[in-house]
Amino acid sequence: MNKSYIIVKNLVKKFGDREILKGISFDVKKGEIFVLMGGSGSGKSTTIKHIIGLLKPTSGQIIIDGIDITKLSQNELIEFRKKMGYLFQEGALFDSLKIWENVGFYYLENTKKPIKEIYQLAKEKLELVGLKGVEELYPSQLSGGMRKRASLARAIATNPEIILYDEPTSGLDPVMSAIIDNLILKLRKEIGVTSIVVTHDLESAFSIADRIAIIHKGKIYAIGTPEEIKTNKDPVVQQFINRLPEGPITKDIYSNQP
Ligand SMILES: Nc1ncnc2c1ncn2[C@@H]1O[C@H](COP(=O)(O)OP(=O)(O)OP(=O)(O)O)[C@@H](O)[C@H]1O
Repeated sequence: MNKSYIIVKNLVKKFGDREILKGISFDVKKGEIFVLMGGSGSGKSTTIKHIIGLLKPTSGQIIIDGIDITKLSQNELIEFRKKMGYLFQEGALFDSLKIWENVGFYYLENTKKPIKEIYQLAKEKLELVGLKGVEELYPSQLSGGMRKRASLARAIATNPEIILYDEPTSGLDPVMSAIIDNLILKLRKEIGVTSIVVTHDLESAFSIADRIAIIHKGKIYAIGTPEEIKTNKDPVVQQFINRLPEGPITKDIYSNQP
């Protein structure tokens, strides 16, 4: 697990004249579970949207498996994105499609694979995330935790080498959160997936991360193993991991309100 597989170099992003990312740099090794934390609005989702190529940086580079994806054309990017699965914050399943159609969506839309094969593939991915017998149901018929797992099945449908998770345990009870954490670990163990996880869930972060990075004031403020982060004496890090309502993070958030 030594090779840098994803390299984010000096990533700067402005929305209008608000500079949200001010030179974010980090790298993720192949097979690593890298957790990105930070206060509300600190730019975590914005960072991972750059990694999947949904946003173009104001400046900086995103190098994945040796390729700077910020330089790819739209078509090249679509092709490249097959390597990546993205678990959206709200799951983002299509309400009007059955669960198996949601999971097999990529193949239904972009390939001529026979329906029977797509159904079988969807069934296998659903089983991998612990869902059985839900193929014919609609998203509204599942619980929140089941929907998250179905979204995860969709994210892994194309056998991605990288999965980006945006708050995978938000809104879930502690048991379901632990199930999702186990799935993230299982996908790494069984298919060697490289993972970047954005989360506010400290328990989850400390149980799954190889390394944790904290974004603050538009930069990577601290980075290290869970143990290194826990023992970091810096006031920003301490406020974060001890969930203190007052401290430098809160001050920064309020001073950044438009
Ligand atoms: N498309 C956009 N246009 C303008 N501003 C945006 C856009 N996307 C994000 N922002 C702003 O960028 C900042 C960072 O947003 P982002 O969603 O990345 O934060 P986050 O760290 O993921 O927050 P949270 O933990 O609350 O989800 C916010 O102030 C947000 O309003």
